Amino acid sequence: MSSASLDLVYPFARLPFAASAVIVGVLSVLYLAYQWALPKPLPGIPYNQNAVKTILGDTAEIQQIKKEGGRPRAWFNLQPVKHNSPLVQAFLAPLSKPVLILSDFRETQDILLRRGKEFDRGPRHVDNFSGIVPWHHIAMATQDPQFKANRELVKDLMTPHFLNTVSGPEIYNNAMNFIELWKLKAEVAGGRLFKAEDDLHTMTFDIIKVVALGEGDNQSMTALYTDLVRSTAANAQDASSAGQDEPFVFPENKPNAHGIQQEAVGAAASQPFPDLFHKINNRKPAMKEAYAAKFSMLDRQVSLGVQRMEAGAEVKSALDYMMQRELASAKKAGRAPVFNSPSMYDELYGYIGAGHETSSTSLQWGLKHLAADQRVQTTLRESLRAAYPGAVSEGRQPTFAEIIKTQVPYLDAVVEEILRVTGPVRTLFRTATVDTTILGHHVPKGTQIFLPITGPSFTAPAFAIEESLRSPSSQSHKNMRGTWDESDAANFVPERWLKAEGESSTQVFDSQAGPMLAFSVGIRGCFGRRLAYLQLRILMTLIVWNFEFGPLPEELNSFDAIDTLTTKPVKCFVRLAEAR
Ligand code: HEM
Repeated sequence: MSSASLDLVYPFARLPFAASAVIVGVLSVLYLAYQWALPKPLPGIPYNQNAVKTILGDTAEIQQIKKEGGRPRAWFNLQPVKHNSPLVQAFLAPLSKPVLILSDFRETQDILLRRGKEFDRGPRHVDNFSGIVPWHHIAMATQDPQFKANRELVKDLMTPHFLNTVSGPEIYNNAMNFIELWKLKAEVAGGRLFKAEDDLHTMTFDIIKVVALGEGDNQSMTALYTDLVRSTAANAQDASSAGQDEPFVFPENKPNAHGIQQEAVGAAASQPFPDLFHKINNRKPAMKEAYAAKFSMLDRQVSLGVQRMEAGAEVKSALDYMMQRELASAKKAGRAPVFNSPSMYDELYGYIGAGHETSSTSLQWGLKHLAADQRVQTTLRESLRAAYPGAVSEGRQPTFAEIIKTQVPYLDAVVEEILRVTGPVRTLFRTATVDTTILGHHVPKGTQIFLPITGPSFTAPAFAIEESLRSPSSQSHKNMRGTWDESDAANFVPERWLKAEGESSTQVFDSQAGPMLAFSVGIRGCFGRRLAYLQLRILMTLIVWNFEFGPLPEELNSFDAIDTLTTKPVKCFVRLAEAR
């Protein structure tokens, strides 16, 4: 062998023995460290083979999706389909344990509802929220004693009394402001379509803010914006100057200062280290401004609340009720009440944040479904007309009192179907708090579990699962909900939620007709579920009562989604005509 080829084959051959030994030693340690740092799959659970060849695991692929403008959250929900398995694993951060993705209605419901001792909110989920609202109960594990204390503070806000006397009337009043805005827009746009997202977003913000904080110095942003549209209407472009499929452009409404914090929670969700993300993001000037806006709004509103309380005014906002709760707790504990505590602030702020975007997004999806499915829209309007004969004969709107006491099964079915097919939240998160088992696989304590609530067993046929692999509690609660023909589970069919009442031909709404977890279930299920339903019922009633939603051109009718805090439509346009 020539001296040159000897160098090539044995690069250390010419080095002194000790130096070679050190280099070989260092390389071996590096190699072992690299091997140690590679993702370690849990036995028997499918995963992407390429992910275990790099310490980045699946993050490289997820970052690439982000770079290309795709949806990392959709990636998680697609993995079970890709591996044709209800349980898969993924590797989301260097040196971290695998996370599991479970795509099965029955096991998911079982974990949420009956396995609370084994699964809780985990650090990743807590970190998503605690960077923004660390003192809101959404950012706390169930075992955290502060969780109980915070829930005590907000205890009254979903009672029938609060919903019917505070939330409901405000939803109704704000809906009427909104109807006025859209009647004006329908007239100015003359049958052309226009962008709906910002109007829905503003109206739902008006609602949740006034319910949370009371009238104080709150102004309806929708009413202010209506004045702007009216004042510019005379100079607006002539609607007939362009084709009917050309969107009509109205003046922009001012975005509220708080949206950026909701977006930050959404952005953290797909970061390898949400906690670190928030630490860096919170230093940005725009975030600092948003925090300043939050504190100045809450300082002012809490001091107005204290003034109201001292003046013996009627208790009529979430803030007022929470102050009464704090007063009672302080009295019981023999201490002075604290109305500007971090819990009071973050519970109020989180109530506004959680209640705002979820409602706005659900409405946007709802109006898209109605435009795309004219049959459903017409059936819904006919059902409403039949339910409120007095309003029809007197040519008026159904009143709030009528809406809350009248059952309209088709309306409930439409709302349920919107949330089933296009809910604003598509994945839930839990962490194993003990060593346990899912579908026969060992799951070590600390493992995070992602629980998609669309896809197989929800909006696509379920994976076949041997009954003996299910948890004992799942096996003993086999038929808790009905089933339907899985081959059309992806389609928007409100009728699947209706059933005949006894022997009669009367149709009633059956909330247990089939698999659906849009609000989740169990102790950590959606706190605002009742408010959300009330809101959707009132708003859908009044909107569909007043407007027909014309069909949209193909390119604006797509159901493509983007992820912010919620999963919302990329495009939401409407073509309005006054309903006859
Ligand atoms: C259509 C509207 C809504 C949908 C689909 C929805 C859905 C959800 C979902 C899926 C969760 C996660 C539950 C879990 O992890 O198990 C959640 C949690 C939560 N939601 Fe909603 N939500 C809606 C509206 C609201 C409203 C109006 C409020 C309050 C004003 C609200 C407040 C909350 C809170 C505070 C939590 C955290 C509960 C906890 O950590 O214990 N939501 N919601």
